[in-house]
Amino acid sequence: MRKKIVAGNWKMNLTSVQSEDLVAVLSEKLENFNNNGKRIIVAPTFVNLVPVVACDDRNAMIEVAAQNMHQASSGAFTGEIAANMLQTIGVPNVILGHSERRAYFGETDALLAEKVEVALEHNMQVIFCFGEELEDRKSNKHFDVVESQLKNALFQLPASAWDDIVLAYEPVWAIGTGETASPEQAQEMHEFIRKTIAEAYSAEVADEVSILYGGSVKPANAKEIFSKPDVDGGLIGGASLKADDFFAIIDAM
Ligand SMILES: O=C[C@H](O)COP(=O)(O)O
Repeated sequence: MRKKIVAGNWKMNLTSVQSEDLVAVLSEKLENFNNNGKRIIVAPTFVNLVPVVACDDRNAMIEVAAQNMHQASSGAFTGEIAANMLQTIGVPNVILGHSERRAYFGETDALLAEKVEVALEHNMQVIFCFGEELEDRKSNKHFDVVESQLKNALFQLPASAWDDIVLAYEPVWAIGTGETASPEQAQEMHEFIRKTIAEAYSAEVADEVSILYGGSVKPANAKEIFSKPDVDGGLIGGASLKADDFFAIIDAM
């Protein structure tokens, strides 16, 4: 059965001390919390992965993800990090395809297809982000855009690879804007994503994949969004930087 997941993408925020403090407070809150098998993931910046993994060793309830990785295994790629480097410091998950990587660092579907394959070859789990821009939605192209993002970056994978893929639908117009997709808009798109995967693979594959929603999820709107049948959790940006808010969102699921 597919898992419920709440993941916090810390983006380029928090110093090492702040990262450790946040994990410590979260761990304390989670200590007596019955999480019913939900996965809780945090994604610090590269330099804060090691201290957060060390905190995580003390509290197995919180998993760690990187926010990106390079597709090559080593070489002259100044400023980049390879999958085996993440794996050897105990980071089993990686976020790929975030809209900020696509918009500011020119990441294309073709590049992402490569990164996904490399991450899977290193036995990492991928949280794959995608979603339409405001213009796409206004011109009623949002389903086409999402379908092509999935097709171009993921549909080359064999069905067995989907055990290690988590999807995060993030409409770009809802990221960090305070404007969120309505629960109905989220459900409509998640249902479409599942149908698209079922057509490309099988109903079993589609049914097993966790599909997270991301874009201005807050304690106040989380419960309603998570109540939708095809929404399996959230990828949280701003609200994951505050222990109380992130915990409230975990609790809302
Ligand atoms: O990765 C997370 C998303 O970009 C959502 O960010 P946000 O919750 O700040 O809108």
